[in-house]
Amino acid sequence: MTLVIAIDGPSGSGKSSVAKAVARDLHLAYLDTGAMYRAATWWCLHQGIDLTRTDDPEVASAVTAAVLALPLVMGVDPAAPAVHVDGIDVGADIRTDRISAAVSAVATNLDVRAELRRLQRAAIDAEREGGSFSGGAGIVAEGRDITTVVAPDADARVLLTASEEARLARRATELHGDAGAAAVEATRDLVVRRDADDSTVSTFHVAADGVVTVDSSDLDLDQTVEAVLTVIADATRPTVQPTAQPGA
Ligand SMILES: Nc1ncnc2c1ncn2[C@@H]1O[C@H](COP(=O)(O)OP(=O)(O)OP(=O)(O)O)[C@@H](O)[C@H]1O
Ligand SMILES: Nc1ccn([C@H]2C[C@H](O)[C@@H](COP(=O)(O)O)O2)c(=O)n1
Repeated sequence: MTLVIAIDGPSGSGKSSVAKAVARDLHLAYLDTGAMYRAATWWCLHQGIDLTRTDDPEVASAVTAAVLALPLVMGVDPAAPAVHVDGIDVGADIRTDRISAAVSAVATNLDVRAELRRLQRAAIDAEREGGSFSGGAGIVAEGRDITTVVAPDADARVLLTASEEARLARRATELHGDAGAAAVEATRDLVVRRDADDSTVSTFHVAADGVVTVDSSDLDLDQTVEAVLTVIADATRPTVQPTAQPGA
């Protein structure tokens, strides 16, 4: 049986860490769709496009044209999810503040979204069809619109949330080594402003019908992974059909 697992959530909710752990546990492939938007942003900047001016239709068209020609190779091994653009390993560079600050300008372009959605569905289908990393076991895909738009037919769909306070503290700890007031303030734009911009094109704060919410505010990483694995087990448990009784 092939499993497709969809996980969405806001910045810092733990999607990437949890999705990777779940994929490793279930021997599935892993698709980081946020990394695809980040790679597209890296490519636009590499092409010299000024992403502070995407309100200008000419700049927006240049972004679309660049992404339609994006030479992207996404690794789907959860133990080593590499990202290459035009043969260059951009895995580290796409995590820098330079990309985090600019990515929403690319992710809110609807033509870009259509193209990346096409690539994401192709990656999911490749795992369903058995020709790729998981040998047909399946894939965990995470992002902002996987449960609703990219794979609404997934076998299990999870919205991973956490309070803004928890998400800011996690990101501050990751980037600055502590969650004191100064570190949290330095992180606010990369979490809160980005989520506000991204929410104009995707709904990832409220679960759609059939999507199960896991609130990780008071859970550690291992507990969150366990909670998501339980949702998957519940969603994929075979339903027992009552057998007809003789003479009934
Ligand atoms: N339940 C948790 N408890 C504590 N820390 C967590 C938890 N989940 C994730 N983290 C930590 O929070 C940080 C952010 O997690 P992660 O990068 O997985 O979030 P994300 O939702 O993918 O964010 P983004 O969308 O911005 O990429 C990481 O340092 C991770 O180790
Ligand atoms: N399915 C997705 C995935 C990501 N995005 C956007 C939103 C973020 O600003 C950006 C980077 O994502 P992250 O690596 O922080 O998860 O990509 C989106 O719009 N849709």
